[in-house]
Amino acid sequence: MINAREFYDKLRSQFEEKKPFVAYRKPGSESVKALLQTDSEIYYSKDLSESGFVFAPFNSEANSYIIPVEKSEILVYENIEVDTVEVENSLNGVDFEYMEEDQKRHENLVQKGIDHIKEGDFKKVVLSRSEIVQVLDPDPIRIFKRLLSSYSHAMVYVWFHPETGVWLGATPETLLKAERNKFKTMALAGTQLFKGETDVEWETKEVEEQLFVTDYILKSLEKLQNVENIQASRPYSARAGNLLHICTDISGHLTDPEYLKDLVKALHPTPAVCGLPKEKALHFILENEDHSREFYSGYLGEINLKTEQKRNSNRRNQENQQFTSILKQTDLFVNLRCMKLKDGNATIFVGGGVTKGSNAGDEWMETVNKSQTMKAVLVK
Ligand SMILES: C=C(O[C@H]1C=CC=C(C(=O)O)[C@@H]1O)C(=O)O
Repeated sequence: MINAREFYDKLRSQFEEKKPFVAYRKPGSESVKALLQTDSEIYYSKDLSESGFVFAPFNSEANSYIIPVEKSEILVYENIEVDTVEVENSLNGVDFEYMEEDQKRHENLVQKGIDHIKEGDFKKVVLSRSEIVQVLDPDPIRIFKRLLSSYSHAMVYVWFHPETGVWLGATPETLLKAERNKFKTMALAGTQLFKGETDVEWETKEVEEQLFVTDYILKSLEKLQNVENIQASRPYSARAGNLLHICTDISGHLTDPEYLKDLVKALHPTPAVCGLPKEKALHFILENEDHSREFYSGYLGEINLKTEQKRNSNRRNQENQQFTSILKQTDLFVNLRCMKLKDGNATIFVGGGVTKGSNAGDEWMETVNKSQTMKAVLVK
């Protein structure tokens, strides 16, 4: 078994050799996994039939990168020890004066979105901005460790590829979890600050914004011929660091696990990151946001990763016998609460859903609050 020191040393030498790698901990897990690519080739995921860790941009037409399992050394650091750090809600250190221009620009963008919604062009659009922060200690491995100690319920990752640079994040949103023919996804939207309670009231604007996402996902799944037994939970409040969101868990069955790519195509991008109707909202985003989203609001995670599963036999006369079956697992997350590191700076990406009930000032504050997820691990 590999220990912490060996694990992080291996990541560091991989980074120094400029070879692709990813290290991540899935929500609630106690182990950190890494895929270290053994060669320097560039691999793309063409149809999600490959096996490995995929890193896909917001723009579905652009290249998705993959670190293939068969070209990787796989490390698992079990029972990780982290000093749990409570992330504070405080906005200490946020320089509002310096951000005045950013604020105006974002509020104008949101107001334009609201105006288009009122004119009937679309019902919802998710509008984002990027913010560049100077980083005192730009070491990706140390920042990754701080993310691990701060966000135990998120998918925490550090990704490096010579073609994309370094990305880090702690995302609360599952895009797709699939095993055999079963799958799960979620509709996550609506935001308020977490103040110690998950049992909170939600404004109509947030409820509606999240309902759009749930309805869209359910309708998209119903349209797919190879999906059956679709079920949705009641909406509940889910914590993500210093924030709360409304979440509906959605599950279903695929008639054949091979249809995974159709499922991802139907889901990405959901109205949690794009809008409704999808094409019109996407057009507005591409025309009006003043930055490229790159991998923010794309997706990342394990695709068709083979895992061993031990199950006890049920036969009475073979009580202690275990079956080992090989399972193919897919665990994809939407790339939110993330940043790109380059030349000692971090570019943080944040956005929020805009509907007819939105207020530009509130939307700005929401992005300020969301940016704290990454800032909290940069300032220490
Ligand atoms: C687009 C983002 O969040 C999405 C996920 C949860 C809540 C959201 C919201 O309240 O707007 C967004 O839909 C982001 O964090 O940049």
